[in-house]
Amino acid sequence: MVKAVVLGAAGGIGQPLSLLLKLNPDVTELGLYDIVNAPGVAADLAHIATPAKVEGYLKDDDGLQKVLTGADVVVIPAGIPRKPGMSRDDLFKTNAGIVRDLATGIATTAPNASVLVISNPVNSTVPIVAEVFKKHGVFDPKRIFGVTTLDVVRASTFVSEILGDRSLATSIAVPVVGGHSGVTIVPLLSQSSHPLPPGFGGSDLEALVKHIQFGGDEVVKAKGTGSATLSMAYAGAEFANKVILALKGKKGIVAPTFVHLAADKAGGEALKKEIGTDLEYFSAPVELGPNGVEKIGGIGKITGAEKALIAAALPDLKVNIDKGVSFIEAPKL
Ligand SMILES: NC(=O)C1=CN([C@@H]2O[C@H](COP(=O)(O)OP(=O)(O)OC[C@H]3O[C@@H](n4cnc5c(N)ncnc54)[C@H](O)[C@@H]3O)[C@@H](O)[C@H]2O)C=CC1
Ligand SMILES: O=C([O-])CC(=O)C(=O)O
Repeated sequence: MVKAVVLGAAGGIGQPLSLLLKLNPDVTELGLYDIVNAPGVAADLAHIATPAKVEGYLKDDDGLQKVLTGADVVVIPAGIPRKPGMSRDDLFKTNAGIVRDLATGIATTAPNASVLVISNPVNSTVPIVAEVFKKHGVFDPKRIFGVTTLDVVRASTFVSEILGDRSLATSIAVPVVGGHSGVTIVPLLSQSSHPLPPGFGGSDLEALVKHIQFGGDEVVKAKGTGSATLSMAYAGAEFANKVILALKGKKGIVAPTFVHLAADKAGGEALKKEIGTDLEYFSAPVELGPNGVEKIGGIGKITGAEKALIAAALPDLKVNIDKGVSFIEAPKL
């Protein structure tokens, strides 16, 4: 029995993500919540012939509490998206409060759920969730995840294009580490499961790195009114489905995700040493288990250029993380 909940379920990401979760036969209950339209989306999805029972709630009548009761996995795509000219950090002033309030609901009603944060800026909203949980005395770093899967999906897609075979896209794995905005997105292309063609380097490699780092901006520019929704729903469902499989006991599932490095003390400390930082959060390949984060993997062998990309990511990451932490100002534990 798995209850999955989507907070922000009526939005551009929320609706297709809820559809994809409804298609997962392991999901037995699907709870949808939004400040608008969630009951309608739920009524629509409820007619699909898959096991999940679907319910939708609004803010009135304790909707948040109702939807979160019994939740195993909570995915949060609530909040405003970027428009052209905005950075992800520009979303902070609106989305920080939204994520804080939703995290408060989770901390009080479903403190043992795994929380998957999609709302931007992820580098700040994940620390916000963690600080809210600390404030309520229910913080477990193993269960709070920043969803960075879209960066991994983009890397696989773009590498398949360079290899001239899109059919490889689903099997290509490229670790993407760091965070989820601009230069904090660090693809480790030298570790691609399918190596780039011999001689691929220089400005071609730099352009590929930028394509992955700023893929989100490309979509924002092309849409003009919002950001990636369909590819994000795909990526969000892919990550949520992995978390659910691991909850159900499947072993050996590894996915890059933005986590608090105390989620695996030994792995987290080793990673900090490897990248030369005292940051508390980083996106790294994480092994998932029934309790959430099982093991935080290291970076491994990378090129000098990739080392430079990680070094360039650290200052921005620190600013983003500190901003999220100080928004809540939890008492020091
Ligand atoms: N992590 C990632 O890789 C990505 C993250 N995003 C982020 O996801 C977020 C959502 O994007 P879209 O779905 O395109 O936006 P959207 O505006 O289409 O949908 C957001 C939904 O959140 C709802 N909402 C607002 N306040 C709420 C609250 N307090 N409680 C519950 N629901 C609330 C809105 O009513 C709306 O239905 C944005 O912050 C965006 O930047 C987008 C793409 C990729
Ligand atoms: O670019 C944005 O604002 C949305 C996002 O995070 C992405 O598409 O990676």
